[in-house]
Amino acid sequence: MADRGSFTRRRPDLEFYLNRVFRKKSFRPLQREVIAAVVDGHDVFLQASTSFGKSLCFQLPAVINNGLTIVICPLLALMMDQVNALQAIGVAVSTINSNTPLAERRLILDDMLSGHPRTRLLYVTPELCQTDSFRRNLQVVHRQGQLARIAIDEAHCISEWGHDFRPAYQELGWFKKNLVDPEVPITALTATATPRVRTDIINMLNLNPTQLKLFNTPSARPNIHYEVRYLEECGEDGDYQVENLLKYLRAIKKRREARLGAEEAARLPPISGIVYVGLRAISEHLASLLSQDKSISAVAYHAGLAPQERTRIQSLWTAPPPSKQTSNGKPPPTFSIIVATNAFGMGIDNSYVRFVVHWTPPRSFEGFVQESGRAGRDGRAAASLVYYNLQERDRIFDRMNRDTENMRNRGGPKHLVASTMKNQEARLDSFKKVVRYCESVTRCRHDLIKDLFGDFELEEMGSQQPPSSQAARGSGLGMPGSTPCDYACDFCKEGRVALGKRKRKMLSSTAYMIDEGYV
Ligand SMILES: Nc1ncnc2c1ncn2[C@@H]1O[C@H](COP(=O)(O)OP(=O)(O)OP(=O)(O)O)[C@@H](O)[C@H]1O
Repeated sequence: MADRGSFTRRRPDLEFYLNRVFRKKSFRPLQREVIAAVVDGHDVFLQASTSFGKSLCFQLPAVINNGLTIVICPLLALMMDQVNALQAIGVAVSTINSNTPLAERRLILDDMLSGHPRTRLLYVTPELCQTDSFRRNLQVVHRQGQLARIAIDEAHCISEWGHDFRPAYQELGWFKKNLVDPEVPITALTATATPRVRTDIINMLNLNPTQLKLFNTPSARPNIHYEVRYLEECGEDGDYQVENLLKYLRAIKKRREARLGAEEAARLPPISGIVYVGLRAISEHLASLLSQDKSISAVAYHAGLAPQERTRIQSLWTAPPPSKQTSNGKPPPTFSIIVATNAFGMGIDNSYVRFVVHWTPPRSFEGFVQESGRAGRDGRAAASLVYYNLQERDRIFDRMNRDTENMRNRGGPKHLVASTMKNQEARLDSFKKVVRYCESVTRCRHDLIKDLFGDFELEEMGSQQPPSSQAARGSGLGMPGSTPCDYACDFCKEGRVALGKRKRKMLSSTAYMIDEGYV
């Protein structure tokens, strides 16, 4: 008979919970290692690409371990998406946010303080964690030995160098200082942290770098084909660009028909795509222009729409692809496209997006990686396309510099001005990375993304990666004749000469390219 000590120390069967509770067949590469470290009570930092399945890395341990897991989430939509999904599979989950009625809030707190909470995961905002009353409640749960861990989702929000800086995140260092004997374990998760942001996350959460378990996946997604389209013309009406996008879509349609035959292809569900634009007006205008093509169903999405309309579009978008025939008996359109501002984002989980287009250069590099990462979440081939031109680049630089000047002149308390200026500098740095990414014609774009995110530094810090990415690193996937990304970017597919030629065509007599060494 196994002795009781070794029996109680044995880690629970993770696969059992994965299958029975979460109804998933197997772990994705690295997921099991991360979950095991969390279950064993370590502090964990996970930087994994969009759609990796980061949420499971604290949800599954929360179901296994005794006690309550607090999940800090920056956005209501993201929170509700996870809460609804967990409720649907019967996990005891609650949330306290601005929409929680008082009576429900009392019930949740009663359960939390009961000494044996039924709730496994409690989703809250960072702002709630700043309040004295919530902190006191956490201390009680901790004293009762019922606080399993704190999971901090979108942990990059802690840093002024991050693209989604949220001041309340900076107060989260309170946990490690005040929930002691034993210390409460922390799991910090993000898809987009540069080396500076990573350092901030570790320092501000008061994590001990020598004891912290680090994990990461490559920042560039191997199933995404990255491409930059250099615009020679940039007319006010964008006619040339619309025609270019339509050509791109027609080529996809043609390839699909060649593969399946026109009749079969016409019966398939639409191909989903997102086009990110900078302005609400452009989202309306472009959606209506694209809809004039009978193979496209395009809809605008931006913060100016009524909340019900936004919810309606989101739920249509996240529903599984429609069956082969629409309700009116007509075959579905070939493309279903959302033309959105960046209001369309986190927490909208549609696995079937096949392409993400940036109509103008994205404003931040982290934002770009996150937005382009909404393509191919099912692991199948997908594409990221950025339209780039020098006039737009310079307009963005001008606007950023003007904003910086205005903020400096606005004045205010010294520490607030310093913080705003730091954040503004971070924005400028991030946009310079976008420029570098777009203007480079001498490197694989996958490699460039990994470099700009400091993936190699993570490796030096002892971060564990999925075995496949270690094997592929620096060796062009280890296959003779293949490229670092296996031809999944314009540089590797077209080669330096052809790509350089495309880029040179964009140059007007007055325009100049930013030298790669400069940005
Ligand atoms: N082992 C698994 N097997 C199958 N599906 C999984 C597995 N793990 C997670 N998923 C699914 O993958 C999808 C993405 O997961 P999740 O939302 O946690 O990603 P994420 O890493 O947080 O991405 P993002 O940063 O884009 O939000 C979800 O639909 C989730 O159910």
